[in-house]
Amino acid sequence: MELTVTDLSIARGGLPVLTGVSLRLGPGRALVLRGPNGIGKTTLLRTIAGLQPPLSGSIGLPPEDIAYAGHADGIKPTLSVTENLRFWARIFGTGDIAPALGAMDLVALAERPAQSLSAGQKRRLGLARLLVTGRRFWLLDEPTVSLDVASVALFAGAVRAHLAQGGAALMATHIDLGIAEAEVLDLTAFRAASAAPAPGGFDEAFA
Ligand SMILES: Nc1ncnc2c1ncn2[C@@H]1O[C@H](COP(=O)(O)OP(=O)(O)OP(=O)(O)O)[C@@H](O)[C@H]1O
Repeated sequence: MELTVTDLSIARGGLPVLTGVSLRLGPGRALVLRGPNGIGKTTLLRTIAGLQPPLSGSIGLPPEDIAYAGHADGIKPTLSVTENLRFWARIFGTGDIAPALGAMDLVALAERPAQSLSAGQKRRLGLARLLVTGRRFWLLDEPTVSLDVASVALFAGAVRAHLAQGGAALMATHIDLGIAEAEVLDLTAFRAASAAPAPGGFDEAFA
């Protein structure tokens, strides 16, 4: 099965943001969304995830085949790391959480209440959630925020393993994850005519 996006136009806050976006994402593939702040990466991911309707165009993949990780980690603060992952495994109807704990280096933190984790540790838990969803299409919005270099490498390894198992990943990220096989789609060319203008340079902003 393939994710297909055809001639999609999308809006945020009632204003058109991007227009005419088409892409395809098949099993084993990763696609990185690029573009300046405010171009519409988050809005595009939210639309593909089914969280908001497009203005026009079509998305060929039911939301039930998608795992979305947005800016919020979706963590239950009073539950432990293990309890959080068991909660999500139950929601998604999957079982063993041990591989997810191991993949995101959470074994030593397994019994800690999530609210006591550092920002990067919380992010690792949020990403471990992806591994217990059993979903093939990962939509990831700035997944590496708060992660140190070692954790970025762990995460990149988890994405690669997911691709090797026939999964796919569509992600907005400003950093290079070192996933050589990932393709890049720059959204700048799809800016809607009535969208907010591109940010100016340093001189313009501070003159
Ligand atoms: N809640 C909101 N209400 C109204 N407009 C919004 C809202 N969130 C974002 N926008 C606007 O929608 C446009 C697209 O924002 P979006 O968050 O999709 O961009 P982005 O490419 O993900 O940006 P960044 O790289 O900064 O994360 C921007 O012009 C932004 O100001």
